[in-house]
Parts: sequence; structure tokens; C-alpha cells
Amino acid sequence: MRGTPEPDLAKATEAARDLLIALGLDLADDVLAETPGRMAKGYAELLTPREFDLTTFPNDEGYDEFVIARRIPFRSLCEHHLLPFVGVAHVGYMPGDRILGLSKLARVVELFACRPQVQERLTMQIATWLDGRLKPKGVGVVLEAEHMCMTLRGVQAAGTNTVTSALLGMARTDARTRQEFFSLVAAGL
Ligand SMILES: Nc1nc2c(ncn2[C@@H]2O[C@H](COP(=O)(O)OP(=O)(O)OP(=O)(O)O)[C@@H](O)[C@H]2O)c(=O)[nH]1
Ligand SMILES: [Zn+2]
Repeated sequence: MRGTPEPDLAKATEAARDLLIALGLDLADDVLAETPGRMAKGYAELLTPREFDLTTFPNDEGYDEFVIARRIPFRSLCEHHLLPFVGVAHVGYMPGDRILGLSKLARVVELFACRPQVQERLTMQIATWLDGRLKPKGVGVVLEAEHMCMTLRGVQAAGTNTVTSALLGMARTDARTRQEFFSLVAAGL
């Protein structure tokens, strides 16, 4: 499962070199000689999710409470500045006919995080993907992240943490289920 086309590292290296020179850096200095190539590889890595198989199992026991993976670490790039935003995701669902391999909850976060993003869209894409693939009874996603474009530059509001959530199915429509999801997430904080 691949979200992005293959990057052209040679072209990206050349462009990184031009960018650094335009920013006033002296690329004749030996310490920066390899930097454009590392920048190209670094951004390519941040924009390329690892491939994975979507492994599901029949829900033979009829498990119908929440399964939640808390504190999944993630990093993405804000689409405005291409600076990182970094945090944790709490991703849960209430199974229907099938349950998902647990690691896939972290894989799907990475799938959508490895592209230019806003936190709101990233949150919704994770929830919508799980809803579409698993047809569960409910889905809940909470993301907490620090945006470097907000904490290291610009307004420089150091330590600010942004929280977003997306709820689908029963987690959205049933007040008690919604409350239970947030309680289970908060219990891990
Ligand atoms: N809603 C949303 N906004 C984001 C996200 N990441 C970054 N931003 C914001 O995108 C906005 C871009 O605003 P601009 O005014 O075009 O950019 P700017 O001049 O660099 O703004 P400042 O950051 O205020 O200096 C900023 O307010 C960022 O904080 C995100 O995930 N969601
Ligand atoms: Zn930004």
C-alpha cells in the first residue's frame, strides 16, 4: 500500500542545493558539502510511508467493545511551511465482523502522516480509512501534536500542543459511547 510516487533524489538534491545557496549558505564549505543530498533523502523519507499488508481476522468471539491503541508516535509535515509536526495518536474502533491486526492502527497513522498535511485532515483520513476498510460499529481518533511552524518560528508559542479528534459511527452518534472513548483515551495520559 503506497501513498506517494517514487521521489527523484538526484533532482531533489539539486533543488536543495539551489535553495540553500539562495538562503545565503556557503556550500563551498566542506561541512555542508553533503547536506543537499541528506536534505533530499530526509524529506523523501518523511514523505514516504512504509508499505504494509492490511491483515484482518474474523471476529469469532463477537468482541464489540473498543480496541484502542494509545500514544502511537507520529511525525508529519505541515503543508504550509513543510516543517514537522510531531505527536501521538490514539486510534480506536469497535469491531464489526472483523478485527484488525493491532500494528495496522499504527501503520495507517503513518500512511496518512507521510504527506503534506493539516492535523484536521490527517485525523479525519485515519478515521475514514478505518471506517471504510473495517466496517466497524464505531471509530475514534485523537491526535495531539506540536507544530514546529508554531513553536520554533512565527509566533514561537513554545510548548503549544494541538488536539484534534474524529469520531464516526456509534462513537459519534451515541453520547455514552463517545464519552467512553474519550475516557479510555484520557486514562492513558
Ligand atoms: N488549521 C491548521 N493550521 C495549521 C496547521 N499547521 C500549520 N497551520 C497554520 O497555517 C497557517 C498558515 O498561515 P500564513 O499566515 O499563511 O503563514 P505565516 O505567515 O507563516 O503565519 P505565522 O505562522 O502566523 O507566521 C498558520 O496559522 C499555521 O499555524 C494545521 O495542521 N492545521
Ligand atoms: Zn506550518
